[in-house]
Amino acid sequence: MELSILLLTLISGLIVYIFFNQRKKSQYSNKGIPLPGPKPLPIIGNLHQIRGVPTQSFIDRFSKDYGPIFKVHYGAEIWIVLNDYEIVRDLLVKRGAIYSSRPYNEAITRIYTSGGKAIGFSPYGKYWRAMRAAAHQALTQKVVDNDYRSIIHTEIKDLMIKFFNHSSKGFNPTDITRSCLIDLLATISYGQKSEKLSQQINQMFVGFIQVLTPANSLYEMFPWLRYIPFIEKRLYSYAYKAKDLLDVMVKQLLKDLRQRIKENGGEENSFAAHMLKNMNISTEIVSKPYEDSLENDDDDTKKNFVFDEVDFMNLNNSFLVAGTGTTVATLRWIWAILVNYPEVQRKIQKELDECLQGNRFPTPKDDPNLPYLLATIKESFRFRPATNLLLKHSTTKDDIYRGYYIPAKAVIVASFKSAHTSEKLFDRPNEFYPEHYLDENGKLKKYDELRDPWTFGRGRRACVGQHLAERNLITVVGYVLTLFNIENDIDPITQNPIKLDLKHIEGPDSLNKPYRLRFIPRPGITLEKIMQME
Ligand code: HEM
Repeated sequence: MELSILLLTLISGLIVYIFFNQRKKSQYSNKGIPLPGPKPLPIIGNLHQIRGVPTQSFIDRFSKDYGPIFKVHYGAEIWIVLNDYEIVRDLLVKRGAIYSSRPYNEAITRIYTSGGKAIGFSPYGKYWRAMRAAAHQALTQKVVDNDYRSIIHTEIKDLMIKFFNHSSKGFNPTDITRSCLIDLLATISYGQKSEKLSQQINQMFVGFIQVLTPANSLYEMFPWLRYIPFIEKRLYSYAYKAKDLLDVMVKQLLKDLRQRIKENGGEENSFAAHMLKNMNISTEIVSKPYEDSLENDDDDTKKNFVFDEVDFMNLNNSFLVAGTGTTVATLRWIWAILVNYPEVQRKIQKELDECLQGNRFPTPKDDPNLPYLLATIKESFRFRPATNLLLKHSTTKDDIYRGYYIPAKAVIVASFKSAHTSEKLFDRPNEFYPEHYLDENGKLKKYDELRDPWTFGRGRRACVGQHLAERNLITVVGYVLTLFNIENDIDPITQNPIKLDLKHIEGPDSLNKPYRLRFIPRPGITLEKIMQME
């Protein structure tokens, strides 16, 4: 970039900063007290202290100085960090009408989701409600356990065969587990799976993760960049590329789906087929999430919601995007926990053997007889969640909380670690102890708003795929422990077990760390037997 342009942008940035800062000060003086937080520098805010992606350790460090609710400036963007479960509940649940939007982000909102046309990234309002209602219908406990049961069984049984084929030595189950979940979720959402589609989805994920990376939020951090001519296409080339990949894939999927429905007369049970058969999907772009959100939500006579093709495919796609990485990360933790707690494996196996007599796989109907398995999964969510942070929320209007002024359009970063590690809520917060979720008769405890895992979020934006996610996890863990004992890999030189350290399997770079396990078939388990088991 030429020096003159650089200088001009820095000076205009400084002017914009001073202007906004003045305005904010006058707002603060009328409303509540400003939130505590580190003093921001001009233009960069607290970026020099945050250094990249916000992590739980950064949040804990700042909480020590500024308390459980504080403010940081991510460049020009104001982030309000909630690091206490009562505060998270007060704001996300009790004041859900104000705290349930998503922040606008150039790469995600404008480019990748064509203006927020995707359930996970749309602003709170009429558009999001329509998407949420459609997604909810496809993901109730009943639909998951009836309509998707055979898809889940087929894909996870297939995964078991792959585990069996690797059972002679230690291996990293992450990639084949991800492929299994992609096939499972692609069959549920789009009604098809194939090796080619799986490759496309993997590429799509790579693009999506890049779009999601907070470090790429350049326009939000430095809004004055918008005024530099010709820079946008270069700054956001990765987002346009990711969107192109997505478009090619979903257009083909939609074409295939229409063809199949024409050919088989609508027998298909996928979510996409169900939507296409029951809804009028416009080929013109009709919905506009931001404008729809401003409409009066209660006045349904004003405009009945019409889905267009982008809404339709983005909704289907969000199941894959939201359901794959989260479930794979959770399973990585579950295997690591189980290999460190062999006595938990034995207890689950005892329960499974009594229930199944060793000749079939568990089904959803077996849940009441498998409380220890179910409690183990809940406890894994509590003890080692895939992440401690929810997707970013945003406020729809100004608010005062505990005397503090919280502005509209602030980014809300909510951590739920404080709930999971609370001595008030749990007998042994720092231990893996499935009994946290069992009553005195060994039955699964009823839902408890504070103690149940917060991993799926709370309030209006909480995970809509929770039933499917839990069913997938119960099925994978139930099938694995019916067939295998999970053991550490063995060092070929010393012949000693290579322990998986439960402190170091977390964080975004965890996938690069060595992670190997052995899935040893239990007595009497052969490939033929697995093939026959239903
Ligand atoms: C272990 C697996 C999963 C975990 C830990 C998980 C967790 C989460 C979390 C933390 C959120 C954000 C909540 C918030 O912002 O307050 C979320 C949102 C979402 N999840 Fe999941 N999820 C999982 C699996 C799934 C699956 C299988 C699906 C669908 C098939 C799914 C669909 C969604 C969608 C669509 C949203 C956006 C909801 C909205 O903005 O209204 N998730 N999930």
